[in-house]
Amino acid sequence: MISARNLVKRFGDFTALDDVSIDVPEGRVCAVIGASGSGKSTLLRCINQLEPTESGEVLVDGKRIGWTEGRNGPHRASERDLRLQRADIGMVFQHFNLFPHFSVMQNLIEAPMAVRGLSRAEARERASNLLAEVGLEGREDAFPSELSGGQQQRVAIARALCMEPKVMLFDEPTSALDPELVGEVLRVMERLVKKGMTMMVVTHEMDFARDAADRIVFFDQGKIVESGSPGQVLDSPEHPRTQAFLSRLLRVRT
Ligand SMILES: Nc1ncnc2c1ncn2[C@@H]1O[C@H](COP(=O)(O)OP(=O)(O)OP(=O)(O)O)[C@@H](O)[C@H]1O
Repeated sequence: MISARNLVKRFGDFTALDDVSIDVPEGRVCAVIGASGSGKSTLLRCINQLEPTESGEVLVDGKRIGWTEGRNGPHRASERDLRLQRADIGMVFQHFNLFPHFSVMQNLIEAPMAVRGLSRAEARERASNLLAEVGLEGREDAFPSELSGGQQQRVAIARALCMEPKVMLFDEPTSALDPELVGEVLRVMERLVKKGMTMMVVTHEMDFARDAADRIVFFDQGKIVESGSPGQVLDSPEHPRTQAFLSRLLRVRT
């Protein structure tokens, strides 16, 4: 469902993604782990083309993101086409990125109305159902500043789902949260996993990665250096950089 092939991303002379290829089949969950600065966020931002890549391609549900098929072959997608393509790719950021001057309901309904063409009534109904699913019924009129971090992140997840995306990308969704609020967001994500959502999750939550992911990839200096089942990568890492990263994590925890 998500297929990134040979992605190369440079910031000036610095190579942030160095020929990265990754596939996430429909209904599967891929956890992306790695040290700070290794390129995990850049990968997600290149998948939905928030960042242009130097080379490589991304297909979501078989469609090449950032490109449109024309009569004379593929050409760069217009902003409008790109917005439509991105609507299939839900994104949840570390810092929630809600619109601060919009209520919870407005945060959810604006994009489905503008991009998917839903009527206000349709969008509100969809939003109400999703807010109930993330445990926030009754908070439609609240503003983001009136909510806890965990509640804001649950709104952000509901907002992404309101577009009925085909896949979801999560960029360290719990790392800006107080520890006691992490669980409520992970539980919402676990429910999505159970429903069969195709997901790519950048995370430092190893318990979540172990339980929810089908595959874990370990990133180091813009490359995937190890990839396998959670058991393989977390319990018997083969690459020395993965071993060092995991033993550092273990030392921090104990
Ligand atoms: N817009 C940018 N301009 C220049 N360099 C950038 C930019 N965005 C990211 N980088 C660099 O690319 C590298 C990868 O960054 P990225 O944010 O993808 O890492 P990460 O693995 O997600 O790290 P973290 O876990 O800290 O979020 C870093 O060295 C970062 O400084």
